[in-house]
Amino acid sequence: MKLLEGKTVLVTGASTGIGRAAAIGAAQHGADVAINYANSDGPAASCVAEIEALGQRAIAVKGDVADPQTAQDFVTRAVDAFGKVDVMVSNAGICPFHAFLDMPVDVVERTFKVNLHGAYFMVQAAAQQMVKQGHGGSIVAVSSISALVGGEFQTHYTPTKAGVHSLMQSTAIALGKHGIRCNSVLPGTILTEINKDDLADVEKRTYMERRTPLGRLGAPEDLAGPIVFLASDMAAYVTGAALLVDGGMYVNLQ
Ligand SMILES: NC(=O)C1=CN([C@@H]2O[C@H](COP(=O)(O)OP(=O)(O)OC[C@H]3O[C@@H](n4cnc5c(N)ncnc54)[C@H](O)[C@@H]3O)[C@@H](O)[C@H]2O)C=CC1
Ligand SMILES: C[C@H](O)[C@@H]1OC(=O)[C@H](O)[C@@H]1O
Repeated sequence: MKLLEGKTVLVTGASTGIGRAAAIGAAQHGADVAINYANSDGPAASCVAEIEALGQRAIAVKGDVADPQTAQDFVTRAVDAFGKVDVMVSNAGICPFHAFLDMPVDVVERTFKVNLHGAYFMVQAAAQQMVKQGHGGSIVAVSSISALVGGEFQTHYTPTKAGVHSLMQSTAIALGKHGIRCNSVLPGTILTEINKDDLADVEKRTYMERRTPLGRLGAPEDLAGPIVFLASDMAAYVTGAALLVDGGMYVNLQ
């Protein structure tokens, strides 16, 4: 069964990792997909090609989510291409691991701007378009298990993920009257570019694996199903929710 037939899905930071898996997953479920990406054109072009090979339409729009204008441009380009916006997956993020006591100001500000301001303006731009269309919609934000727990080298990062989680709770209230649902996914440790260097530390990686009841770290594709579900009408009565997708890591204290 295709859960997103006829829908237009927008995904930020979608040329790699979880965003890419979400974009491909949406296309596998019948959606046309607009992807936002930040840097190199090659991975974005290959994501578009992969979606087109599935028989769906796709566009890639370059832009830094930290700039509020990027959100307006992304939505405008998607509407020009596909006529509407049904789903926004706000996924783009960075996690430059760094100790707390000597954390550079620019690293803090950049992390806040990309992860939290970026999500805020993307969600707002998508919601403005959905309200104009008048037939509701679904917003899924990629928060993190780190919204609920801390990280020694993530003091600038975990507050942004708590912020994204909180944003979905407040927008669920603000947008419910328009039939727009807002939910977050909270991934555990997923093997992507964002943590490649961090998990090169074998001791740390082994600890994270042992902490995961399902016995392995996640793959980006592990997020595709939960995101597609929350985006779809299968989740028609789900809003303001946060779905842990962590192999059980969060509940595994002892
Ligand atoms: N990998 C993990 O263990 C976890 C990741 N997450 C979150 O998942 C999201 C995706 O990350 P991953 O797929 O893991 O890593 P990733 O590095 O593969 O993906 C992040 C994407 O965001 C894009 N991006 C970064 N800054 C951007 C900007 N200013 N404008 C537009 N795009 C930008 C990157 O180019 C990249 O494609 C992030 O928000 C991250 O915080 C959450 C929990 C766990
Ligand atoms: C990038 C980290 O490995 C990853 O990001 C998160 O949000 C998770 O909690 C992991 O720490």
